[in-house]
Amino acid sequence: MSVPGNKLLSLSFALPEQVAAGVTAALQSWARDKRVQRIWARDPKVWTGGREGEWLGWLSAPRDGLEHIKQYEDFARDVKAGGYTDVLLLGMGGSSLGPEVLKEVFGHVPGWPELHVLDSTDPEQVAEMAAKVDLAKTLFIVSSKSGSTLEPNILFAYFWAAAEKALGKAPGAHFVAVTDPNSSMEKTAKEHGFGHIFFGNPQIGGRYSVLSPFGMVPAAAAGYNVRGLLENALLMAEACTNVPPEVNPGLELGLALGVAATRLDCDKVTYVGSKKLAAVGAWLEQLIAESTGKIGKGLVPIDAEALSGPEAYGRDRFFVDLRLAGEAPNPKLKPLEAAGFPVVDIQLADLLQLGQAFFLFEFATAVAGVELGIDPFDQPDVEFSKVETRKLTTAYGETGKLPPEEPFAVDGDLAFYADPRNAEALKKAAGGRTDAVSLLKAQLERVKPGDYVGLLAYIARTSGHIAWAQEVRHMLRDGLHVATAAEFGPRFLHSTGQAYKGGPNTGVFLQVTSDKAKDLEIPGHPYTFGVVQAAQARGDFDVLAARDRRALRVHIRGPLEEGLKKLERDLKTALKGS
Ligand SMILES: O=P(O)(O)OC[C@H]1O[C@H](O)[C@H](O)[C@@H](O)[C@@H]1O
Repeated sequence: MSVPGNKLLSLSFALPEQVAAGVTAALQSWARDKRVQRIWARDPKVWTGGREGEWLGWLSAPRDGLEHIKQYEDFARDVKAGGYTDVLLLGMGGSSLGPEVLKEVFGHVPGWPELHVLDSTDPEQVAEMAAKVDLAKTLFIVSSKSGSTLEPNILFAYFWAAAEKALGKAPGAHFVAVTDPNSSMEKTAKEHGFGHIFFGNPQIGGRYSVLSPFGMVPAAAAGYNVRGLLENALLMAEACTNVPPEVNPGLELGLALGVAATRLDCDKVTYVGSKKLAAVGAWLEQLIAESTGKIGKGLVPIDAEALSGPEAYGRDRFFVDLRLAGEAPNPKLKPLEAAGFPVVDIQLADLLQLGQAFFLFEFATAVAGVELGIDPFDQPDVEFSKVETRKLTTAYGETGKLPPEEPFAVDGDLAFYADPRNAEALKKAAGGRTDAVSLLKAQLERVKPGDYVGLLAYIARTSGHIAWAQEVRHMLRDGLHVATAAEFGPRFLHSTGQAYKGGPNTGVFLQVTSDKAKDLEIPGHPYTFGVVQAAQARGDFDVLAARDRRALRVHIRGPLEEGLKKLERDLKTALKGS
């Protein structure tokens, strides 16, 4: 089933001497050990000899998808005939970030419903989405491989009730489930009479699922060209199969990433997308972080950081540019190349070649995993966070409140929390002072060259808050000369959260939480969205602390916007003094 007429995306490398030599040597050993053939033969010994062979269903996802293209085409026809104005996808991590990229890249197709993605428990963000769509004319896609993830389940409970109210009847026909066979979500969908149930392949992990029904069902509903995406993905899959190693694009990219990280500690994979392809970064970071960030090793993806001159960066950066052919490359890349940073330039001939890019990055990540010596298909630290969160929501269900906690310092509307180890270290470094500037300065002074700073904000991901987080992260990058991540909780827990906890211990974290001006009830559950989000932040912090990470939590009491402004001002002052 090859694809006549289509051509491959263009991939070019500018690698420093040491990386280029390492890649050449690695290509020879890959050829000698026939590792590419063994990947396709699903041999787990290419990696750690663990359970990797059970997680390679993504290799055949493009072909499987094309074999079942009729199911997508029939579904698309049904959706169109249903007269929906909106499609709202409820899911997390791999189940939401693939669809989100597709939405951002392909937009709203005239004559089709508009696709929206909700991957938050923030009450303001949930309420905003409920107000944005026409609930009576929305098709809801509840998307969860396992079926047991907390967020899609409570979002389902909320939107089921909202749709029932808007329609004045059981809204089952307006709901679609995408889930793995025999999951609790399948049961829920059957009990509630969902209009459609699509099954995923249990041999594909969430982060590798975009070319399976988890990406293609929402794509079909929004009127996107599913066949074109899959044909392109298949073309790339074939290019990563039986070809000499030196012309295998996925192998080359994966080796460049793996060699740079293992030999030069050049492990901050910095995504530089053109405006049209900027959203791919959020999908790529979940793929890279969850796959590689574990047992103290891994690549740390850096998304949406504006490019700067070489002087802004440490030697730990690896730049990956993705753009459409015809779009000029970012002018800041040339000086970085000249300064000896590894730079990969990927050009898509058209937007449908995004299908190729998905597969290319998947294959490359699996290859980088071999070089790093890890199992790219497990996510031990995500599970740990889920367990910690569940303990807190269970406690809430039993007692009506979250277990009490005390800040170790309070400065006006900013309250500071940490585990005893972090709190002691910070108080000591602040010379006993407990004002915000001194504590923030103490936290920032823990940052060393080669580290990264993670701003982890458990607030609504609105454009205003994104702008705030971007402002703060760039200020930190320029002041500290390290990589920065600006993430929203709980979304990142299902993505980069794995690497922050399980990857290299080079992250310095500032978690931001806030009182919620308005909370939202969840029908059928004892807790609210605000309680869930608070429990998630605490569960996240507990695991960061258990993993010996340098972490500080700032809780904003009172009005959020004012608190964010004060925090930004205090960070600025702290930076000047550090
Ligand atoms: O699709 P679900 O089973 O709901 O999982 C959603 C997400 O949950 C976890 O965080 C996994 O680590 C992710 O890889 C996954 O995409």
